[in-house]
Amino acid sequence: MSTPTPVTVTVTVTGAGGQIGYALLFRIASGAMFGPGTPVRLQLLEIPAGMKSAEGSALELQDCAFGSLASVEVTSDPARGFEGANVALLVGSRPRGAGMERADLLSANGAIFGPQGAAINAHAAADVRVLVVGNPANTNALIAAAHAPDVPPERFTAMTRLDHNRALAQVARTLDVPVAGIGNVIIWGNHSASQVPDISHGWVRGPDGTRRPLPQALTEALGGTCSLESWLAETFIPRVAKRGAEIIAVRGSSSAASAAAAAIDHVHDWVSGTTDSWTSAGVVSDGSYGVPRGLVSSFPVHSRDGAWQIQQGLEPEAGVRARIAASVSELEEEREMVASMGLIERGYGRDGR
Ligand SMILES: NC(=O)C1=CN([C@@H]2O[C@H](COP(=O)(O)OP(=O)(O)OC[C@H]3O[C@@H](n4cnc5c(N)ncnc54)[C@H](O)[C@@H]3O)[C@@H](O)[C@H]2O)C=CC1
Ligand SMILES: O=C([O-])CC(=O)C(=O)O
Repeated sequence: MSTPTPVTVTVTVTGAGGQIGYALLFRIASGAMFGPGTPVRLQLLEIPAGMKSAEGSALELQDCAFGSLASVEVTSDPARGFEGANVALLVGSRPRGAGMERADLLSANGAIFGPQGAAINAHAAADVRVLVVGNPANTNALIAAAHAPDVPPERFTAMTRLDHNRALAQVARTLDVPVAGIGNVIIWGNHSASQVPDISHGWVRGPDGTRRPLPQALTEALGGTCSLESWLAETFIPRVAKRGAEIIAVRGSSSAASAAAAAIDHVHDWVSGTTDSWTSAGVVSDGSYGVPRGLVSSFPVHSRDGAWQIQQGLEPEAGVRARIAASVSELEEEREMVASMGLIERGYGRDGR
């Protein structure tokens, strides 16, 4: 009996010539996203100013001689760039500089995502899955979905996995345990300073494999030095929510390798499924947890059979609920803003589509 030939996955990366692109392409090509046995066809979409940089990456990709890289094409034509895409990573857009909030990028970046949504609608594969990385990611995903009427809206997602990973890392450091032993933390809301990192349903796995609730483990680890409530409000939440700004201040430019790693994690889990812990992703709200339908908001999600499902049945504490409401109001304001800029139809998303 012969072994079946693995199906090649076509991945489009926009902004491939930028910082995140440079950290992302080599990991996708090496098999980190779909496994080393799955051949990948890379389609790099850039604007003319970024073409040389993307072409240089394409040359380097050849030189890596990755066994799972089937081909690389560089183009500035969205129709070619999205042709047959099974996965589209919308990275291309301007990053913020020091002192800016992500919403400040709406006028600079919002206009990119309508035409790209339309090109995905016209040219991508029927099973396309879209991850928007470019900021403000949630509202850009909403704009792209609004221009792709033939693609189910749940295939458009926004990246909050970096925030989720940051939350895992901060908790693991505080408890002095490996990150892999922490599960069920949550990022709710917008990928902005208003996001809501929430540990109240989380667990930490001990050396004997048993799980302890994170609030209990953290309270013990903090000892008498401070209460869990003040650690959450004064240290953990601001650290995670403002980590992007901290990286910009220290590094001089916005997160790149960690953003690429989060994009790999997001698509890997979307395609391959989640196991014992949920993760966080910006997905189109179905009204869960009081988030108005149609907004792209971060939720605790599982992936089953290639689709994200919002974890149901949690009862966020009053303080967490109030923070979620504030972050969701910000998303509503962003939706209003892009409607007034003519980037989506007013009312889009309020009743599904
Ligand atoms: N969601 C998240 O967690 C994160 C999001 N980001 C966002 O990712 C975006 C990209 O960041 P970097 O790679 O650092 O920026 P960068 O400036 O290094 O690269 C952006 C690239 O996009 C290209 N580009 C611009 N418009 C394009 C278009 N219409 N089509 C195709 N390509 C286009 C540019 O030529 C450039 O090569 C920014 O908006 C940044 O804020 C960054 C980190 C984390
Ligand atoms: O903060 C930024 O502008 C880049 C970003 O989204 C992040 O690092 O989370």
